Formats: sequence, structure tokens, C-alpha cells
Amino acid sequence: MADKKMANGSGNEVCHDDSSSPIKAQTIDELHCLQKKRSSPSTPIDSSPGGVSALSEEDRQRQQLQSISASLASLTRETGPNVVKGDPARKTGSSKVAHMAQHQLVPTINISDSSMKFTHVLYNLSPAELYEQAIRHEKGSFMTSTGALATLSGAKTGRSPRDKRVVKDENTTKELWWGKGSPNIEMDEHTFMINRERAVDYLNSLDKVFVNDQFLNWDPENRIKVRIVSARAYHSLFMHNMCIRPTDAELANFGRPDFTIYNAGQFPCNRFTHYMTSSTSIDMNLARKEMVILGTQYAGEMKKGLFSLMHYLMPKREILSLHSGCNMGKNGDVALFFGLSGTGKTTLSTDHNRYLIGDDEHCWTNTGVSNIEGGCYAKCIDLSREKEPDIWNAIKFGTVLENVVFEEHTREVDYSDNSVTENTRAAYPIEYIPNAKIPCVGPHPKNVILLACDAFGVLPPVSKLNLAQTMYHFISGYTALVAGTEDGIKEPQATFSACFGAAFIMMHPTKYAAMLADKMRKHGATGWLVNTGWSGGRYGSGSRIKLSYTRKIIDAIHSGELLKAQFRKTEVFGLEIPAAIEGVPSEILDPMNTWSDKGAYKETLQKLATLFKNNFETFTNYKIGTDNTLTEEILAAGPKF
Ligand SMILES: Nc1ncnc2c1ncn2[C@@H]1O[C@H](COP(=O)(O)OP(=O)(O)O)[C@@H](O)[C@H]1O
Ligand SMILES: C=C(OP(=O)(O)O)C(=O)O
Ligand SMILES: [Ca+2]
Ligand SMILES: [Mn+2]
Repeated sequence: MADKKMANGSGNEVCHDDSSSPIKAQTIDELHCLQKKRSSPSTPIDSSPGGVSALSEEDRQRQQLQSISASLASLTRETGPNVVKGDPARKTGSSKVAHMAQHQLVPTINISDSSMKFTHVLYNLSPAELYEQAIRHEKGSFMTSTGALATLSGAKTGRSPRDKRVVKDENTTKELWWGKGSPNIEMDEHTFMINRERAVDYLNSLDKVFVNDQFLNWDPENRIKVRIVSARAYHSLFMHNMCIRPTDAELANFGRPDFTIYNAGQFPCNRFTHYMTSSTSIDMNLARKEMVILGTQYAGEMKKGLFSLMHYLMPKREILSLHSGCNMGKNGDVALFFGLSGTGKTTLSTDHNRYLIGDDEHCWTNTGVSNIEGGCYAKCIDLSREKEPDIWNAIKFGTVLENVVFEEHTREVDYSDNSVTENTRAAYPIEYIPNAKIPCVGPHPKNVILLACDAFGVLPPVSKLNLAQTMYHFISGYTALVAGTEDGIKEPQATFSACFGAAFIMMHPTKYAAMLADKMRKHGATGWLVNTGWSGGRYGSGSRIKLSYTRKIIDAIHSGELLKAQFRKTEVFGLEIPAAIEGVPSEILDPMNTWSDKGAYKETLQKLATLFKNNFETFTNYKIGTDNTLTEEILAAGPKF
């Protein structure tokens, strides 16, 4: 080096800034080309154990684009769009671009402008690529101080259950739960096609769309292939985190998806369309194996839409789908955590002393449990490092942070700030939790924990349930919500949601209940009711049970200690409550002790019991499974007063 410098240095020459070895580029563009190593073809040809015929990498890419073009095809023009792979912002050549002739189903006679246009497909991008897309092109997307991608979900910051529609055809008329209490609001096939076309046309009108090909369910025998077509990098990264991520080899052999989501959330539905009662519509067509989203960008719609699909597909295979968290102890003892939104499934299944199988959606087969998802979706309002360290630490590069507020300069998130919404969320891959159990499967559950956040403050912090009581509370699906942050709110809002997830079940609740009873009996699982809500008075006068106490209660359930405790039956609800639990003040175990006004306690207890009774009336005419005695026992397991 030094010699060269000396040899060239003859005084009248320009100064050479050549203190390091020369690079192999003549221009800045060439230099930039050096920066990125080309991805190698994802699968070595012919090594597929699945027996897919040997394809050249080029053929495989072409088939993949054909499949995507077919997914995006208009069903009235009967042609798929011209799809090319890669970022439209990049020059051709720098990214892998595979041109493709028009996807021809019929010869095209009437050429329209739309058929002359190219749609760029950003296929299974990596988190880093999705970050760049989001930050460059999506307003409100920023990197936080810990590396998470903060973004806004737009006008909708929660799900829209009233805008859900399910196609009612000959099959689904018979198979699904319709009518009062059911989440399935009907629409006809034709209207579905109108919304589908609206979504597809919208997506095709864009310069680029994101396509994710991923899996649901860690049980290899019951794995479902899903394709998600969306317009936002936010949605693509969210689903990358929430679904199971295929390996390169699995992706190369992906083939046809079993189910496709068209997420055109930025675009509204047309309110002149039959069945539409707002600008939002989330439409499920089981026969076509498709879901269409219009008028909401809340990413949870996709996650919970797929959950609804699993609530249809799995019971048909005699597999029970569960709206529950799930973890496993060092000795292989599995616990399920059922509960409605905000009751503690994610918080309590994420336990530093146990293996996390999943935080929200599971299946229970003849061999054990499996997680449906590949990620977790944690609430982050008031999140603290001390109380929930594993969730806190999972909020790093790759994690999607929805609707949080952060400091403009440092980008530090203020988790106490609810200015955008109370429902701030973090979506991260399950392996971001240090003791995640991968693959996310486990043996049969030993404990079934029903979580209720009782804002009336009358349910005990924990009670042991017999099978009939477990079924009664499972079918009731109770929680109480505090109506929000508005002032003047005096009454907690009781919510009953069958199977702790009525918004997602597709068949009648008794179908799932019968399966749960059967499995619990067969495998000797114990049921527990845990109140993660109020104590010492209702919302407004009492306070929420300390998370540290709830964790001690859960520890005692897991260890088997609680099963050995002395129990006493409560009035009205007839719940078995323990006399003592290590680490928990004994006086709080009977809620009556914590109320200073005993009259008010009894009145509130009565009131809640009445709400339970009224709610259960819908189910009194149904039989649970084939067992008449169980049905009678369940009916008798409710409150008595
Ligand atoms: N005693 C408690 N038990 C469980 N969660 C609690 C408790 N007290 C406060 N919380 C808070 O309640 C929320 C529970 O939400 P989460 O676990 O995400 O519910 P889910 O997963 O069932 O929707 C968390 O924000 C948690 O910090
Ligand atoms: C994402 C959801 O799940 P959870 O609140 O149960 O975590 C939801 O219900 O929209
Ligand atoms: Ca939920
Ligand atoms: Mn959750």
C-alpha cells in the first residue's frame, strides 16, 4: 500500500484518498450493488422430501407468480393482473424481477387499462425489508428506541364484530350457529363476490401489494396454508409475526394456499351493497376459502378471522379449538388459560418459570395441544418492565407496536399514554419470549383455568370447579369491563361470551363445550375460576387484584399445591374457595372479607348472579353432548338464590 502511494506521489498530482484497499466498483451505483448479496435459491432442486417434482428455480418462480396472479384475478374479467416480483421503487435488475405474461384463463379481447398495468408483488419480505417499506411509504410508521416498528392502525383501533359477515349457503345453513347470540351475521354468495371484487380491484390498482404465504397450527398433521394479500407493510409484518413462518424449503413447496385473505382495509365497502350497515365489512366465505376485509386496518381482524376459520375446520376433524393461552411446566404439566380480551391470557401464560406454548389460540387433539399461531399479541397499556419483563423485552426489532405514543426525539414509548387508544398492542414472534416451547405443542392439559376480570368485585380470586361448574362457566364466558375512561361511569359492564370467545366460534357453543367436557374427563384435568379483576368493592371503590397475587395463585395451581388446600363453598355461586395460598393474604381469598359494606357486597353478588342466570336462559334448551346427566348437572351448576 505504502509503496504504491509513494510511487504515485510525484508532487503535481491530485491528492489520493487511498488509505484503504481499493474497492471493486467504478461508480456509486456499482458500489451499492456490492452491498447486497443475492439470496440463493431457497431450495436445492430435487431435495424436497415432500415429493414435489424437480423444478428449475426459474420454473418455480414462474409458478409462484402464476399462483399469486390467480389469487389476484378479477372474477368478472377473468384475467389475473401482470404481476412482477420486487419493489417498484427499485430499478429493474437490482431486485429479482420475473416478468410474466398475462395470466390467461380466456383469450383477452377487450383490453382495459387495468390489464395493461403491472402489479408489483412483495412476497414474504423479511422484517428489515418491511421496516423500510413501512417507514418510507406509510405515514405514522417509526422506529422506537428499542427497535420496534411503531405504527397506526387508522380509524379502527379494535375489532368490529358487528361488521362481520359469513356467507350462508346450503352447507353453512346446516353447519353453523345462526341467530340470536351468534357472531355469524349472514350474507349471500353474490354480495360476497361484490365485496371480493371491490377488494381485488383496489389491490390491483396499487403499485404494489404484499403477499405472505404462511402456516397455521404447529400440529403438522393439521397444518393450514394461508395466503394474506395486503396493501400495507404493517399488515405484512404483523402476519409475518403472528402466523407460523415457513422455512425456505417449505416456502418453495408451498403450492396452493388452503385459505386466502384479501385485506383492502384502507378502502371502504360500498354501503349501497346489500347487508352493509357501515363502511366496514369483514367477510368470510368458507366454500371459497376466502376472507375479504374492507374499511378497517386493525390488524387483529386478520388474526381473529383465521381463528374463526380454525373454529370451523378443526371441530370437523374432532379437534377442539380453544380461545386460550397455554404453557407448560418443567415436568410437562400443561395449563390452559381461557378468558375474554384483557383478562390475562397473554400476561399469565407468559411466565418466566414455564415454557410458553402460545398466548391466544390453540387446538386440543387426541394427542395433546398445539398452538395455532407463530406469535403473540400483547396488550401494552401500562406495560411495565418490572411486572411483565418477558413481554417488555420482546418489544424490540421486528415487533409491531400498534397505536402507542412515543417521545418525538428519543422515541421512548410511553406505555401509560392512551391518547390514541386504550387498546395499544405489541405483535412479536413467539421466539422473542426466551422460554417459548418450539415447536409449540404439548401433552394433554392438567389444569384448565378460566379467567374473568370481575369489575363487580364479588368473584373470589380463585375457586376450584367441578366438571359441571367448569362447563357452566365455560358456556357463560363471563367477564366485566369497566366502560372506559369516561367520567360518570358507575356500573361495570357485564359481558357474557360463550366459550370465552363467542365472536370467533362458528358452530353452536354446546358443540365446543361437549368436546371440552369429554377431553377434561378423559384426561383428568381440573377446572379453576380465577378473578383477575376487582377486590374490596366494585370498580370505583375497590381495586384490581395485584398481578403479583394472581401470579402466586397461578403458581399454586401449577405446582399442585392448591389442589391439596382446604376448601369451603361460597354462597350463591357455590364456588370452592381455598383457606390459604402461599404468598397471598388469606383474608382476600373470600371476597366478602374485603368489602367494608357487607350489605353492598351481598346486593352486588345477587345482581351478578341474576345476570348469569338471565344469560344462561338461552342455553337451557340445549343438550351438551350425548350425556343427559351432564346437561342436567351443568344447568344445576349455576348460582342459586
Ligand atoms: N391481577 C391481574 N391478572 C392479570 N392481568 C392483570 C392483573 N392486573 C392487571 N393486569 C393487566 O391486565 C391486562 C391483561 O391483558 P392480557 O394478558 O393481554 O389479556 P388477554 O390476553 O386475555 O387479552 C394486562 O395489561 C395486565 O398487565
Ligand atoms: C386480539 C384479540 O385478542 P385478545 O384481546 O384476547 O388478546 C382480540 O380479541 O381482538
Ligand atoms: Ca380475545
Ligand atoms: Mn392476548
